[in-house]
Amino acid sequence: TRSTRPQRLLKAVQKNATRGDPQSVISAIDHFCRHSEWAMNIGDEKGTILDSVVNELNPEKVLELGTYCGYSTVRIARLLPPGARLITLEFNGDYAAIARQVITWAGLEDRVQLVEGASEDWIPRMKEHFGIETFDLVFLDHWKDRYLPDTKLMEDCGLLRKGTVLLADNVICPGVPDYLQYVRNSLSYKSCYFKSHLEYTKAEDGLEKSVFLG
Ligand SMILES: Nc1ncnc2c1ncn2CCCCCNC(=O)c1cc(-c2ccc(F)cc2)cc(O)c1O
Ligand SMILES: [Mg+2]
Repeated sequence: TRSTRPQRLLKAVQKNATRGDPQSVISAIDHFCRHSEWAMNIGDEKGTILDSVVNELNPEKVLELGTYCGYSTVRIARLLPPGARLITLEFNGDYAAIARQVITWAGLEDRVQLVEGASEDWIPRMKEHFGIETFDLVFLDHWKDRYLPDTKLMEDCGLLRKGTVLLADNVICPGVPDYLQYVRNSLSYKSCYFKSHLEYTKAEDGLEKSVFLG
């Protein structure tokens, strides 16, 4: 049977990227998505904004909601100091299997913990299962109708502290209107919009950066 797009993306990484070189993995995926097949990675333009937020924060504990093929996982993990940890949740087992291989090809498996399952099932278990008190950075890139309920769930589970940064992908396309309204109007967040483009296209999209004020 025909291969899947994530399988073809992984082949492109194994063919064109150097083992242990995260930048070559990022470049191989961007090339594949620009010249072969579009895929829903954050991409190089929004990825540069993601990089700047990670570099500014120097986070120890990062949560990513929605791994897909591991492109943003690699972007974030390559910037973390060896002691730091990135936990990434992926609902789809086929995506998770590809992402594990992409993360390993980049040589970043020691900083990344990929967990298969739904965000609403795992967020309440972060403390007892992973020994996490609070996160320094949360990257939201999963089902767009889960951004708001999962943010409220993270608040209720005490996973956010004064200064925790939420960075949300796709706030314009596909769009997350209920989440945007919440973080932009809540007195508990200081929120700002980074205008950009939908990965590998000219359509508008952007990232919303929201700092939890406690
Ligand atoms: N741990 C968990 N819990 C719950 N859901 C979970 C999960 N882990 C995964 N999922 C399920 C996420 C499925 C992928 C989410 N991302 C998207 O749906 C997405 C779509 C587009 C897009 C834009 C324009 C178009 F024309 C078409 C598609 C672009 C993007 O950058 C996107 O991130
Ligand atoms: Mg996205």
